[in-house]
Amino acid sequence: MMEPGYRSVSRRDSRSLVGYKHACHAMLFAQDHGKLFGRIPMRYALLMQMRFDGKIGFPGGFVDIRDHSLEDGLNRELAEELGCDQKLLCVTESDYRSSHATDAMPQKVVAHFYIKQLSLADLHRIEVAAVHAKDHGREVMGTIRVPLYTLRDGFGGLPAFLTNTFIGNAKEQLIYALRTLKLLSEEAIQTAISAGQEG
Ligand SMILES: O=c1[nH]cnc2c1ncn2[C@@H]1O[C@H](COP(=O)(O)OP(=O)(O)O)[C@@H](O)[C@H]1O
Repeated sequence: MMEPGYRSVSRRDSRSLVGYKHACHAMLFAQDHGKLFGRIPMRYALLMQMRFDGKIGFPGGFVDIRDHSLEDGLNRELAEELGCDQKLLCVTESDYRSSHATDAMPQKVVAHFYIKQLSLADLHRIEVAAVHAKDHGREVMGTIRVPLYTLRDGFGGLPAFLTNTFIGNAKEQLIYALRTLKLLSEEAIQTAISAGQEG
């Protein structure tokens, strides 16, 4: 599933697209063996953020590919938004997952997506550092964890989360990650998507 207007491009081909700006965003996650209310498995802690515009997205931003590699640019953006040093978090080419181009206004953009798994302790250190980051309370209103369970009412949890407004193709990137990394079963993903549409 991909938002209309976004087409998959290879990392290599995206460099020769004329008139496109490049943006890189990263999904950071960790295994979480904790249980909500002592009974609902948390499964994973997966970070997104509430942006200045009230939309939800992943940390990252625009990268000038004339001056930097995609990963250097992304690490710079992550440092600004998450306030952590590269000893704690350094995204590399091996974390790269996908690129999607859009001609939707106001500008032509290629959105590159990265996924990195960390220990829960390091993920928590990143959350704590984010409160002290340069962008906190300005461009980033807060780092959030995505609820990956569905509550007994069939709507609370991931279905409700998916009804938020997401920036660009961030929602599709999230679902793609849940699916390809098998963080949730296909059935659980489908149920959450349809329950969210009905809720
Ligand atoms: O999580 C995301 N996934 C995919 N695209 C995103 C995400 N967040 C922002 N974008 C898109 O990436 C571009 C850069 O936005 P962003 O606000 O992150 O950059 P900036 O902080 O450098 O201004 C915009 O076109 C925006 O729509």
